[in-house]
This record gives sequence, structure tokens and C-alpha cells, in this order.
Amino acid sequence: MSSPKKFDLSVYLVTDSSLLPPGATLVDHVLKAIRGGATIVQLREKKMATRDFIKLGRELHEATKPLGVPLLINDRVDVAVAVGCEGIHVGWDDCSYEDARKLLGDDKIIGLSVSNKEQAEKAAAAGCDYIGVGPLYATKTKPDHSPPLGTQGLRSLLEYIATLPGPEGSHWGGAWGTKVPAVAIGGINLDNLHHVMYQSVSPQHENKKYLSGIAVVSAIMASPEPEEVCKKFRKMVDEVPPFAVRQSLYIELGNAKFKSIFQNVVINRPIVHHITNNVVKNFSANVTLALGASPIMSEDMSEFSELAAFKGGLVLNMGTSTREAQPMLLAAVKAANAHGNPVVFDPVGAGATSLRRETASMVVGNSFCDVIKGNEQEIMAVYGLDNVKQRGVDSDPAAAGSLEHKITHAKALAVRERNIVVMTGNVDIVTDGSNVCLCNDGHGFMGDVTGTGCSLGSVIAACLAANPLDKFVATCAAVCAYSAAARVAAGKKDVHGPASWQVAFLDTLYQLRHCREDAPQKGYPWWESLAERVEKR
Ligand SMILES: Nc1ncnc2c1ncn2[C@@H]1O[C@H](COP(=O)(O)OP(=O)(O)OP(=O)(O)O)[C@@H](O)[C@H]1O
Ligand SMILES: Cc1ncsc1CCO
Repeated sequence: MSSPKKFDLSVYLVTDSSLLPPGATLVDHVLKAIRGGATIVQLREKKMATRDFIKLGRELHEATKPLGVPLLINDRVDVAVAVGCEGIHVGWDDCSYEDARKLLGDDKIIGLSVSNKEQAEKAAAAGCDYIGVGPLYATKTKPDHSPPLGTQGLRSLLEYIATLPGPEGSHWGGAWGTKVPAVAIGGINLDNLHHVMYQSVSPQHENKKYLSGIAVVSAIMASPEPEEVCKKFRKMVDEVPPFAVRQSLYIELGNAKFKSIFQNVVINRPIVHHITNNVVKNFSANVTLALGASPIMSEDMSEFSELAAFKGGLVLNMGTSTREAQPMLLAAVKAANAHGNPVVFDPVGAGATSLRRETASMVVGNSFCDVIKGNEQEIMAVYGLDNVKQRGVDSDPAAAGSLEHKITHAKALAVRERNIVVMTGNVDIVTDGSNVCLCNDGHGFMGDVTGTGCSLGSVIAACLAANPLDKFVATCAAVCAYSAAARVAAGKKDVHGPASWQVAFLDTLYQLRHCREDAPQKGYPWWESLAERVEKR
């Protein structure tokens, strides 16, 4: 019987010497990747003669062993035995698990590839030490691969794997499926990593299974800077805790906590990259500035990566977007995802036309948006309800159904996307799929001034960027403060209608900048009681 083994799959480098940049050597390249944070290495040489494969394996093992990074050989048990490395990874056309175990002994690591339920069952029956699940996306490094699973397919396969007991009497104790470490493989790069990590777990499913890491080939092997690239992979894998775990933590929605969210905006002054509609650009920039954050509007793909490197937030609003702009929208989210920056997506008018539906599903299906914020019909359309009929960009509260109906859909979207959903309306709903907060504040003038929903996206993005570890609370604080400021502004003596209200609203939001100062502000410090206005469900 094989024994439990300790190894770290966080960043699993699979080599392919044909991808190396000119002048690079395999051993040196792998060492650089390890310096950057690769935790385990698989030597994969499909076309090399046995003698050369063993020679290369020995050379590489001499380098990896002192660093404590396990070296596995792809397919070839004979090579693994000759090299004396830590184990092998086998596919279904290769040596069987049982033969490999016989030849290698109990102490070596043996991993199996899993692309479907049938292979998962076989891997469970074998009780292998880890599984490589994929291909996640189509990839040139393995042209003969099975059809890509996509994140949805990966998630359901992981859920299935979690149900498999494993071999009787093994050290897994009948819980192979929940315990066996799994890495995702196939086309994973820095752009899609966030999406993969978040999307691979169903937060409310009883068969919860997390990835233990990601396996990468070309993004590291073909890079001229393997150490730098690996550092980025490692940082993202380490910094993105499984979302569902964070969701179950105690969520503090007190006044002091809310104030600290805005204080952090002033202290960190995050940059907020906006791709937003032509109607609200100026107002959204001023709302962002009022809080103490720094807005920038840019729609040129060539600068997205540099902008994302400032580590701020992204507002993606498709209010006046065109079909031609779709690749640009996606490029912006991917740049933000690659840097781990929060993204607030506003699917303006998603329930109104087929182009808008298409754009919204293109963004949501191909990237990770930390927050999807929209009015009732927009959220329902993004969720995929066909019968949503939105007239233009505004919502029709009468058509949206009861509050409970709205909460159900907002939650369902958050569960599906593993993110936070804000559904605005006369009552704003904020949910991460398990927690639900309602904010019944604001003022009717908000519906009479265009872009109040859009600029709420700027406030959420600023709060998320300044409070990256408190995303749910930051979103609640943003929504509550925004609508409280609207109410407070409407009560000012010089406010007579939407136009004067808009000016007073900006002034009121601006007061939030001073919420860190103890000295009493002129007038009522309205932010002191924000949390009391939130209803927690
Ligand atoms: N009747 C109302 N009473 C109070 N507040 C409201 C009302 N209607 C909307 N709001 C507030 O207005 C803000 C924007 O919500 P709304 O649902 O109008 O967004 P939207 O349709 O996306 O707006 P826009 O497209 O104009 O930017 C939210 O903070 C919401 O609470
Ligand atoms: C009026 C309008 N049209 C497209 S975007 C927008 C701003 C409010 O959503």
C-alpha cells in the first residue's frame, strides 16, 4: 500500500524544451522558475531518445534535489527509476498505475491525468497520489488532448471526484476524492489564473473540492523571464484564498469597519481605470476624486497592462459600448485579472438588446469580475433569464418581481460566478451567494439623474482596490455610503431638484474623505451610523 506523501502542487512546472527561448538551457530555465516559486517539476520530453532523457533527468535532478523541489518524470517509469527522482506522472496510454507502483515502490509520487468521470473512477480505484485535471483550455503543447473542460467542466469534474471513496483499506480512509490533491492543467496563464482559481469551486455544493495548484507549461517554458513569471504565478496562487473559505468567515459590518474602508481609500489613493460610457465619464471621474481615489479613463489596449501594474481597480461599464469594442473590454479585464486587481462590471442595458446580452456574457464567460453591479433587469439578464425586457438602460421596478425574487436571482448569479453581485434599485442588494445585505436608503432623485448607478461602480472599485482582503464588506460599505450620501444631500436646504441635488451629492460624498478625523465635521457626521442602515439576511 502506498503511503501519504507531502508535496506542494501550488505552481507545478511541466517542461517542454521545444518552447525554450533562444539561448536558454532546460536546467537553467527550470532553476530560474524554482527561484521564482515553482514548487514541483515534471520533466516531459516526448521526442527524446531514452539515453538522452536519462542524462537530462539526472542533470536536472542534481539541481532540484538540494532545493527540496520534487522532480517527476512524464510517462517513462524506466527513466524515473534510472534517475532516482521523486516520482512520475502517467497518462492512460502509458504504463499502468499498478505496474508503475510495482516498479517504483511505495514511497514515490505517482500522479495520473484525469479528463473525464471514467478516468476519475480509475484514478480513484488506483488511489494515486495526485491528479492532473484537464485540459482546462485548448493548448498547442498537447494537440492530441481531449476536449477542453472549461471552468464549468472542471468544477463539475472536481465535484464528482470529491464523491469517490478510493481503494479499500488504503491510507485515504475511504476519502480519496476529497483528500487527493488536484492540479488543473491546460492553457493556464497569468491572464486566466484568477478565473481558474475562483471558478473551480462551487461554494454551496456539498462536494466542495479545491484545486491544490495549477500546472503550467508554455507560460513559463516560453518566457524569457521564467523567474519573474513564476513569481507572479506564485503570488497569485498564494494570495487568492479559496473564496468559499473567506465567505464563511465572520463578516464585520460595523460603523468602525465601514469608516476604515473609506479611510483606506484616502490613505492608498488607488487608481481606478474606467472604461465607461460617454454619458457618465465626467461625473464618474468626479465621484472617484471626491472619495480620494484617482480616476483614469482609457480605452487603448496597448496601455492596459501598464495601467493594471498600478494595482488599482477597474470599472468596466458597457453603457455605450460597440461590438468592435468587445476585444478591448476583454483585454482590460484580463490585464486586471493578471495583476489581481479588482474588477467591477456594469452590464448596462444587458436586458435591452441582443448585442448587450452578448457583450455581457462574453465578459462574464471569459474573465473574472469581482463584482457584477446592475439594476434588477441587468442582473437577471446576465444570469441568463430570457424573458427579461428592459426598455433602454433604466430598470422597470414593477417588472422585477418581489424583493425575495430579486434576492434569489442575485444570489444565484453570485454562486455561479463565485463573486459579489450588487443589484441596485429602491432597495440595493449585495450578496456573495451566502451573505445577503440590503440597503434601503437613497433618494428618488437618483432615478432622475443619469449615471448614478454607473458612478456607484466607481465607488465600489475604489473601495475594493483599497481593501483587497475585505471585498464583501468594502462593497457593502460603498453601496451604503453612496445611498446614504444621496439621502443626506437631498435634505440640504439649497436642493430643489435633480440638478441641485447632483451638486450637493458630490459635496456630501466628498465629506467621506474626512471620516478618519475625530474632530466633528461641520454638520452631522452621517457616516457614523451607516452600518445601522444595513439589513443583514
Ligand atoms: N427609488 C429609489 N429610491 C432610492 N434610491 C434609489 C431609487 N432608485 C434607485 N436608487 C439608487 O440609485 C442608485 C442607482 O441605481 P439604479 O438602479 O437607478 O442604477 P442604474 O439603472 O444602473 O443607473 P444608471 O444606468 O442611470 O447609472 C442606487 O444606489 C440605488 O439605490
Ligand atoms: C443614458 C445612457 N445610455 C447609455 S449609458 C447611459 C447612462 C446611464 O446608464
